Amino acid sequence: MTFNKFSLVRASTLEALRLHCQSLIPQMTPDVSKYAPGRYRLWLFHEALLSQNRIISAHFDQRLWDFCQRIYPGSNIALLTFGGEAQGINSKGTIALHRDDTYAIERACGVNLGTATFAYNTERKSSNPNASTIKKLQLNDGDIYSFNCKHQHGVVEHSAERFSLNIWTVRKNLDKYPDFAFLPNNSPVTQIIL
Ligand SMILES: O=C(O)CCC(=O)C(=O)O
Ligand SMILES: [Fe+2]
Repeated sequence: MTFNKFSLVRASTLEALRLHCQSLIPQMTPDVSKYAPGRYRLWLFHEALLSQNRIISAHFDQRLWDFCQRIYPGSNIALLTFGGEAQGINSKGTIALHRDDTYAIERACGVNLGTATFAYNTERKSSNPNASTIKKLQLNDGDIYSFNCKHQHGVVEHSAERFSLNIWTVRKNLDKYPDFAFLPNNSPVTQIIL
């Protein structure tokens, strides 16, 4: 599995999706990830509380849920991030090279609104930030892509007012990671993944 642009948001959907993402900016909060200082983001469907080894329910949005299911059937956790200045926030949308956490299976998908330069290490084991296997990929408005989130990846630069929607699937065999537990609640999403 490598980085693969496999689809494009339909032109007729693109502006509606951007408006919808803009409407969620007031619900965004500053990231706690050390890789993305200054980034505002909103967890969708579930939130991985990495420091507490827990996955809890998060903002549920039927429209984005349906959209994510079409892109990545079976996915159940997503992160909407913003880079730019809008509605009183100034958010840095870049993120340093990293691997996504244990809770997620390898396949991740992304939707890019705006433009960005995505860095992706085609070599899984490599952790050298200067490795020749780190490819710089241009993301265009509406690009939909998949990649192996256990390979180092990051966002080097982006246009003003860029959104990214990252979509993951929580591992089924979380018993391999005994510290992880779903908090009981009645959200339909949690029922699906339980
Ligand atoms: O902004 C992006 O496109 C990538 C974000 C990312 O890799 C992450 O939040 O884990
Ligand atoms: Fe990531």
